[in-house]
Amino acid sequence: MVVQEPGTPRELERHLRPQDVSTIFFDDLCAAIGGQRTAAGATDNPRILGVALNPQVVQPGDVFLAISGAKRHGAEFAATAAANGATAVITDQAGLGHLGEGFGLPVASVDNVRKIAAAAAQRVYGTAERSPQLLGVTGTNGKTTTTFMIRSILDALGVETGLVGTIEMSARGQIIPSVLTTPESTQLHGVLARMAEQQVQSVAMEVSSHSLSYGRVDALRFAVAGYTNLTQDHLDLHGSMQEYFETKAQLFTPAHSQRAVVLVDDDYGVQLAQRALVPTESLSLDEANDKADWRVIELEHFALGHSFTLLHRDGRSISARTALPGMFNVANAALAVLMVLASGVELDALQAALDANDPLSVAVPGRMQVVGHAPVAVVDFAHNSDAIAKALDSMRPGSDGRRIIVFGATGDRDKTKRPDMGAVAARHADIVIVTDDDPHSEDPAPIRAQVAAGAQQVIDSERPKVQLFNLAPRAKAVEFAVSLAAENDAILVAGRGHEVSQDVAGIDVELDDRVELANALNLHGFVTIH
Ligand SMILES: CC(=O)N[C@H]1[C@@H](OP(=O)(O)OP(=O)(O)OC[C@H]2O[C@@H](n3ccc(=O)[nH]c3=O)[C@H](O)[C@@H]2O)O[C@H](CO)[C@@H](O)[C@@H]1O[C@H](C)C(=O)N[C@@H](C)C(=O)N[C@H](CCC(=O)O)C(=O)O
Ligand SMILES: Nc1ncnc2c1ncn2[C@@H]1O[C@H](COP(=O)(O)OP(=O)(O)OP(=O)(O)O)[C@@H](O)[C@H]1O
Repeated sequence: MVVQEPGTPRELERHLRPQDVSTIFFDDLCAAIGGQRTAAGATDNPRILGVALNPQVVQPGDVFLAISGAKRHGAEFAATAAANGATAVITDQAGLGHLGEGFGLPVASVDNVRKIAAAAAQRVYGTAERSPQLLGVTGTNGKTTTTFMIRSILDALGVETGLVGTIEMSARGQIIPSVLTTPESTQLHGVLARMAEQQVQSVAMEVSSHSLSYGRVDALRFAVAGYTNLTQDHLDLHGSMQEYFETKAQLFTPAHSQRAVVLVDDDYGVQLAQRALVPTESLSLDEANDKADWRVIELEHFALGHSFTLLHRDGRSISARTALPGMFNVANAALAVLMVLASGVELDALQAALDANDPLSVAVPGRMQVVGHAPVAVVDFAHNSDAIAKALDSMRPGSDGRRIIVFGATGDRDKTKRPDMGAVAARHADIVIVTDDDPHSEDPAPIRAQVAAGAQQVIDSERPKVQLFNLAPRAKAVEFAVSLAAENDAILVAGRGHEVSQDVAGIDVELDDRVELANALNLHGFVTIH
């Protein structure tokens, strides 16, 4: 597998561009997206080779889309875009004010730059004519895991695959580091055109709620959209759960998808399946749910995970297994299987690939990643209440063993979830060690205090035996957890998963939970898995 070395954002951007770009001139692009040339800029009509929203990643020949952001206006940085080789700018009224009279590049204006970004990129990169088939997964938790499973099944079927998500992007095994879960629309259209050039046939993609809010997946149509679940997160962006749900529901409309598979084990899933405007199959893990099209039956433990059968109300069935721990990974695996089936793969071929290759046992970095067995020591990405509860429940200590959790909450993000995360940890663990996650620009001590307060409330009212600690830095908290552990205990280090650095006041501090946990286990004489 070729791994693309991380570089500057501008160097990385080159890997998100196709080799061949159709010939389009600025005036034609403006006509296509409803842009008005303005007298403020130069009058020439350059050929456009690429599209960028971020001035720092502009490549020579790009049109720079200067958006009005929540904090700044992109047009404030037009000089950077020009220095990087932009040949034209599209912006809005406010942006024209920033550019001023006599700006040296051709300029066009539109009402809302974000709203035309995807259409402009589609036009320049030709993705209406060339794009792999897209399978998109949305939901609060499980997107990364489910997309890894989809890619793994498709690989087992001999399909040339791509992936777009939090951990990485990939095209036929070549990995491109990813910055966002779902990239900007300009980058998405670029990388999909590149994947098409590389003969990628199908792409499994995570569709975050941010991406739907910001129009990042506009001008894309998923062959299959999948829904995992909806629980509290990202209320800093969406304001309320209903708004969060409405944002996710956009994916299940004909503008964005052709058909869908929806897990109906939460109320939002039930609502979504009822109101989806595309042909939708529902899926439930509840064997008794006779309203669901597909149900999980014959569930049995297999290694750390489960084997199970998917049964359709019409009698069709598929048997599958995943070694990944937890019932939530049965949900992810079942969704992945049904999304691949809905994409047009024959059931017999799918069953043969599942039987021969065990694709649903694919390792997903930092997702329930087992670092030691005695004590059970796991690094996981759970960073909201539902995921913490489910991850803790899936941990199996030995008899009389305790569940120990080390986790924190991020700064600058949904503050309302902090006490809930603490409360859930105190309900599902025996020892709770609150530490730092990414503080970003916030002082970490008050964040820890807010999480710990939620845990303390549960201890006072429901679970007096739970031990609570507030300890930083994170590496010390991990070591402390191991120092408390016996061989029959289970330690969960949650929240950071695959991440290898912590953002502390804008500085990346090197930190990998998997390394810290392994070091601590070794230090205390326990065996680790290599
Ligand atoms: C909250 C959020 O999503 N913000 C996005 C939003 O930022 P914004 O509206 O605040 O923009 P801004 O910072 O005011 O900047 C406006 C313009 O000026 C430019 N600028 C701004 C400042 C500067 O110093 N230099 C500069 O060039 C920016 O590139 C941009 O073009 O628009 C920007 C441009 O489109 C995005 O880059 C930015 O994503 C930021 C980087 C981000 O971290 N987003 C995260 C939260 C996100 O999207 N996460 C989801 C997954 C969430 C999850 O499931 O956990 C994802 O899909 O990755
Ligand atoms: N189906 C699920 N239901 C609830 N929790 C889950 C599910 N799948 C995974 N999790 C938990 O959520 C964490 C994140 O999983 P994953 O990375 O697959 O989801 P995600 O939706 O991509 O998350 P994010 O958007 O935050 O990157 C896992 O580490 C696990 O603890």
